[in-house]
Amino acid sequence: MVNWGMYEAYRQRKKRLTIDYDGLTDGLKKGIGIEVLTGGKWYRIPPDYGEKYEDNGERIDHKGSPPRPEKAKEPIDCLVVACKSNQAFNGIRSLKKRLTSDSTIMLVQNGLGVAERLNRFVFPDPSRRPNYLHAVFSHGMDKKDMYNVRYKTVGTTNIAPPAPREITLAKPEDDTSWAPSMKYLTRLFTLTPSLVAFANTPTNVLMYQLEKLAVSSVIDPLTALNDCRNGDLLYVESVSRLMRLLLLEISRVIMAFPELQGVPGLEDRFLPERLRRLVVWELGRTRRNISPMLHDVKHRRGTEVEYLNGYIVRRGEELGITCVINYMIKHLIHAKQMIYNRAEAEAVPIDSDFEMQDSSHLTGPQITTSSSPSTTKARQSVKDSSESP
Ligand SMILES: CC(C)(CO)[C@@H](O)C(=O)[O-]
Repeated sequence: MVNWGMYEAYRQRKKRLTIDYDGLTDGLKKGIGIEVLTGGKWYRIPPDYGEKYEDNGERIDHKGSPPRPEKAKEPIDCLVVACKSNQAFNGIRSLKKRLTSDSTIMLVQNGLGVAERLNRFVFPDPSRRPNYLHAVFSHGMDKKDMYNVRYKTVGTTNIAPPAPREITLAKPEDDTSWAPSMKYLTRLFTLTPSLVAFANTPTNVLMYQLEKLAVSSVIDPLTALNDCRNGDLLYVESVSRLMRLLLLEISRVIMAFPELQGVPGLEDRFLPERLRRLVVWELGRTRRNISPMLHDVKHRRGTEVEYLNGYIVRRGEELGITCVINYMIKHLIHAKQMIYNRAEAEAVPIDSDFEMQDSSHLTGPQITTSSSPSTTKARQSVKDSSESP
């Protein structure tokens, strides 16, 4: 848990995580080991920490001093990271010392580029880098509160290591290249019936991820910029035009990925028109939803935009493809956040220590903002999602 507020909410919910299936609650009680992040360090929380009474109402006798949280230092074998991409990067960075080349991190995000960014800024030495698995989760869930979710639509979980960037000749499956922790985690998921999990090929998982990324790169920023529910984007001519332009760029970049060259059916699967149909279908299916990006902008939090449209812009640059529409959309989101946050902080824009940098040839002048202490939150929420570590 990344703060004490989350722990307190968990304690108040009697330390239970629950999933509701068709009105029936499946309760996972007791026994979950908890660590809380505080001051950049993780602390292990004793099961009866802060408790005076047992569940049956009897007073707990701690015999001497009550249990205290201790620093959690032991290495982590398997880490499943299911939060948004921008939070995933910061969370994993805070665990850097406990992750070794024997560890496996499973990344379950809609956005892409977390592993690349971790390799660049957190694990620059390839020999000491943890292993990665990517998972695409298509089960539909609704968060009722922080520790209670409602299962809405059936789906699957597809798992694979990342696809290598360079073009590789097809070779038989080489099982020995998987670290024991990768095998353990994959087995654990595939043996958990409710996850409906499969071990798939890296290329197939990448293509599922890219379809999701294309859909989210349209729906999320357009709902956040227009402050509307997903379904409100349907049947609006200007939205359709923007959608087509965004998808033309996204499709062009994906089709040029070196790791996908020669994959049968690539052109049909990522045709702009097919992506547009996917978006429209998703808009209909989720018409009542408030997208995660709109939610984040409203709550003044960092967004995933750098791992959606920003990812397309960066991959496009590497391939010599300029994505002006995606570039504009990601900066409109950053601008909206800065304007909201600055207005709230009533700060005067003079100069600052926060610079948002883009590596691209599209980069304009560096963005400089006021450095009043009250703008810390404003800076943080954009910095969360910007390119520099
Ligand atoms: C449709 C969606 C998955 C696209 O990111 C998202 O906006 C949502 O969950 O509403």
